[in-house]
Amino acid sequence: MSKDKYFILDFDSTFTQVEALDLLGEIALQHTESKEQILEEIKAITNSGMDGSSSFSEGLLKRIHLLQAHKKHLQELIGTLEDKVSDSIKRNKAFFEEYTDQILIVSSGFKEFIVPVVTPYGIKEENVYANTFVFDAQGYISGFDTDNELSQDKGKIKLLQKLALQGDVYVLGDGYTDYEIKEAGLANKFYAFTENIARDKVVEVAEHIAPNLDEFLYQNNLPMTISYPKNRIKVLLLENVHPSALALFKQEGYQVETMAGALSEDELCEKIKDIAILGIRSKTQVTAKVLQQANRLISIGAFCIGTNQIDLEAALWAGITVFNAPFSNTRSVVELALGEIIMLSRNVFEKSMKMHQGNWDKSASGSMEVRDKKLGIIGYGNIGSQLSVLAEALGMQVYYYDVVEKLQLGNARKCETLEQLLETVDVVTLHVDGRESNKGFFGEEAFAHMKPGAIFLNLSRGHIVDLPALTQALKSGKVAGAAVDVFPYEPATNQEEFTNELRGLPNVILTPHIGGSTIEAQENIARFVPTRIMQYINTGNTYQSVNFPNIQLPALKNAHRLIHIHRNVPGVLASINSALASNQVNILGQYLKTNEQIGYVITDIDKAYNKKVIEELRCIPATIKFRMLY
Ligand SMILES: NC(=O)c1ccc[n+]([C@@H]2O[C@H](COP(=O)([O-])OP(=O)(O)OC[C@H]3O[C@@H](n4cnc5c(N)ncnc54)[C@H](O)[C@@H]3O)[C@@H](O)[C@H]2O)c1
Ligand SMILES: O=C(O)CC[C@@H](O)C(=O)O
Repeated sequence: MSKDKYFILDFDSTFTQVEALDLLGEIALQHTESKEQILEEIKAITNSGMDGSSSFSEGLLKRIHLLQAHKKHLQELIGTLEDKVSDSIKRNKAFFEEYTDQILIVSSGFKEFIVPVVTPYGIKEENVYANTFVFDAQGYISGFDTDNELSQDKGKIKLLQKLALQGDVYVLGDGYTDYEIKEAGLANKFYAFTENIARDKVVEVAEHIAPNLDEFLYQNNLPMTISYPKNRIKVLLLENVHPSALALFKQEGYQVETMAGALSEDELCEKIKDIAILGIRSKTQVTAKVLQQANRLISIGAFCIGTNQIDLEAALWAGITVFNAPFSNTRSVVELALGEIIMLSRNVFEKSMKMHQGNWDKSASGSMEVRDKKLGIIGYGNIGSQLSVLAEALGMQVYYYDVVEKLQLGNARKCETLEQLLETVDVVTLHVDGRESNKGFFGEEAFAHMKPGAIFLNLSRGHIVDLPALTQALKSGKVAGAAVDVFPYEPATNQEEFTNELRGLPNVILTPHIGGSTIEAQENIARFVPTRIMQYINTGNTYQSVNFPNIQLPALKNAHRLIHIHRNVPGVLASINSALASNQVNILGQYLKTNEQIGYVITDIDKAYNKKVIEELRCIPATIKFRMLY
């Protein structure tokens, strides 16, 4: 063979995520009583062979005998292996097709299952070097071809010596026997492939680590499906975001760091410098000052509904998309509000406190049913309108007030003014959003308009209510009871003390901003937000972004996708297209959407293009960010 480059890939735990013989054991032994024990034995032999601590050929024979596998089991094995091809191998078919003559599978596994799994990727059957099974008269696997050097100790070295490849040889594998090829001087580079398993003994000796195939292709300037390996993209998740988010980002290969609490502005300014994706909840303030330091930031995920903690405008000008979970915890807030309305109507918390102190205060005084009472919802958005439906189901009469026209649900009655609502209802509940202009929205004047003895709830944002005015209204008896979940200042971590003037007041339910803190909501959010962000990173789609013009375009095959974010001034689209035209780049599809501040263009171009155009697109005046996605 004579070619300038050869790529030698291991099969088990490299091309596929699993060890095929372990899997064959699972299939063949499924009806055997001692299955678990035998599988453990097989795994232990596999691992000790892989990290170089025992004789490979002896181990192979032992495993074959333990397996008790039959020819008929191979079809199921192949089907499962096809599903378990490593993610980064699956997405880089183009590399295999382009280098079809130079890619060799060198494995101590068996051709019977390797060939059908690798050939759909363009790998030639004659380039698969592996063992072959021997079957007995009943079709059971009884051994293997012992003449094949790959069944022997140092088999890969023996094979490579025989092949005598002329050119640069790259080896990718998870096992010590893969490393030995380089150690024997038969390869230029060995990459420990750690996407599926990182074996300490192998990682220690490897000069290069490939957390996935993307990284290998990137480092060696080879064709890859995505433009940049995900393992180089850093994600920072703050404020105890649910672990499912971490798992989702990791599954796509991102480098993820998590922290339990929020960070202060100064801490975040330092930490944000090399972060590409930031995940927060309601506490972390992402200010313009933070964003100035965020040189690599692509996207911010608010793992909640509210986004008032983020300077959305500054993020927009910096070309940073913001995503939230607009309705993942809606139901949780509504359920808490409903429960609190009932508890407050019955003085449950006050009576419970008394009981804890040994006082039996059995009386109906001041306790009422919620049926037929008038509930006033301020802010008839997602939460307000859902509360409206459930409160009506309990027999409450619902009134609402919103600054914009809203669909009236069920029998809810719209109030033309805030005052009209306040003067009508027995329970006032706030569900407005946290926009800056809502700061101090509910103060002395609003409390004055409420009916004497009414109940008040705030589960929206802390800065919306003037706390001294609420305290005064409670102390004077104007407000009979209150439930407050959100505060102008909230502790950054669970270790910090909560100091607030509402502490100690009777019939006041205080909760630590847990309206949306249910397992269901947090799991929903942890799926919703990473999915939106990863979709943006992978395809450029901005569907449901809080600050960006929303674009959703299907991905084209055989195309590169460019995204261009620019200040919304005349002529940018023309400049983009003139740069493409002057470099003879064929446009396959294009979409521009603007808002008042920025323009966002997705352009799909032909696979073959003049690389010079990329620099020209980056330099177009008014450009905020330019990226080639794939
Ligand atoms: N306590 C929690 O854990 C928790 C959980 C989720 C959401 N929230 C908060 O709840 C609030 C509502 O969430 P949502 O999903 O229903 O938001 P939403 O955007 O769907 O609804 C907000 C509604 O308030 C209206 N509004 C805004 N300002 C107003 C004003 N001054 N007067 C009257 N109406 C006004 C808007 O027009 C909109 O209809 C937000 O502040 C959110 O941050 C809190
Ligand atoms: O979980 C949080 O920190 C915030 C919950 C809530 O206020 C929201 O905006 O969704």
